Amino acid sequence: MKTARGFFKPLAIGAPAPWRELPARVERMIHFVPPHLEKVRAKVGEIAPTVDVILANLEDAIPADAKGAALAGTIALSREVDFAALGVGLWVRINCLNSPWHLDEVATLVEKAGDRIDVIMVPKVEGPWDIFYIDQLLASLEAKHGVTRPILLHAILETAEGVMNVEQIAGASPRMQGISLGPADLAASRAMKTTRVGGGHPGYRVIEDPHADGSPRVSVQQDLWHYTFAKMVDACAAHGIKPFYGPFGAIDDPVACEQQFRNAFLMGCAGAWSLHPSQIAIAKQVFSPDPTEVAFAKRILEAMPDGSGVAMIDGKMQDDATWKQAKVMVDCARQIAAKDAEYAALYGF
Ligand SMILES: CCC(=O)SCCNC(=O)CCNC(=O)[C@H](O)C(C)(C)COP(=O)(O)OP(=O)(O)OC[C@H]1O[C@@H](n2cnc3c(N)ncnc32)[C@H](O)[C@@H]1OP(=O)(O)O
Ligand SMILES: O=CC(=O)O
Ligand SMILES: [Mg+2]
Repeated sequence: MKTARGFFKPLAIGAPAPWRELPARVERMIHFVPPHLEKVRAKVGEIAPTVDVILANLEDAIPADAKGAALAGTIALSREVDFAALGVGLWVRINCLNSPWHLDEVATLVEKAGDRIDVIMVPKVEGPWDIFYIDQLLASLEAKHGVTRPILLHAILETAEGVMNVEQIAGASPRMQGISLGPADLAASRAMKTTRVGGGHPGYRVIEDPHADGSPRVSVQQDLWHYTFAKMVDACAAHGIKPFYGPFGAIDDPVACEQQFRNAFLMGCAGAWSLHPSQIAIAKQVFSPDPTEVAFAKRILEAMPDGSGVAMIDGKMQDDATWKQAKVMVDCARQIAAKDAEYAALYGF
């Protein structure tokens, strides 16, 4: 265990000092781009102003023989689009740490684009040791290449061992920006008998007892992910980092996608992945608080200016705890409004 002071010391001579607070960024959707496909890459300049984060994906979904092209495409992308000027984050998902690719990827990314990449997403993180390793590697490379702003780390929670260790993963380094649930790999790791990328399953349900008259029994679908999700959200919140829902693979089912994203939003998530352009607007709408809720939250703050005491608004009791909830909602809306003129108007900021 590191000492409190040691936690914030650079891990290499000449490396930038670790972040003490996460930079305040709106990250409602992490839009995945396959960077080896020139046709898709060419459209990123057009898509970027509509998203909060563009992620160049090097891992799963990129064929083994295209890993080099994806890395080269990522570097090209970092030069072709001025993400910082657009207020859009540039993230990269590297290959997992036991793959033959991750070392060259991290070395090349820091050397050629270290001052333009905001976050490296690390897949299949099993425990804090994976974060210690990549933290040290990044510090050494940042020092070597004169990178002045530490690259943040985002872990995907997608193995049973990772779920077991999620609390230590969340607190493993000041570089930790957040964690995403990876339901597809997690399903495989747990030997779940599914063939889906996230979402529910019609077979996972509760059913009421038989009726004496033999009439049909009510049966309701349950959430396969609730336990893992809640565990991840609490680990992230306790460590002051951000939880995210990951991929929703049924591109042809926007209704279920919206529901999955909404559950994540209500549970405390900052955003989710968009795999297809059609999922961008869904994530944007869901992860921007509802203007009616924001208006109600503003009324709570106004009714209790110092955040203490008790008040009644429209028949609902308000006290310090609802004031804090209202503050979360209004702060989130204010942050989004500062970036997004459409929402600034909706929220009246
Ligand atoms: C399972 C766990 C995980 O690891 S999930 C993360 C890994 N998977 C990914 O990153 C997948 C990213 N998405 C994609 O590759 C594509 O969206 C997939 C799912 C293959 C569908 O592509 P496609 O069949 O071309 O869709 P489409 O014909 O409806 O596309 C319409 C136009 O949009 C484009 N498009 C598609 N996806 C993206 C994207 N992610 N970013 C930017 N543009 C995208 C298509 O190229 C197509 O463009 P055009 O109209 O032909 O000019
Ligand atoms: O990488 C994401 C997943 O669901 O697996
Ligand atoms: Mg995965």
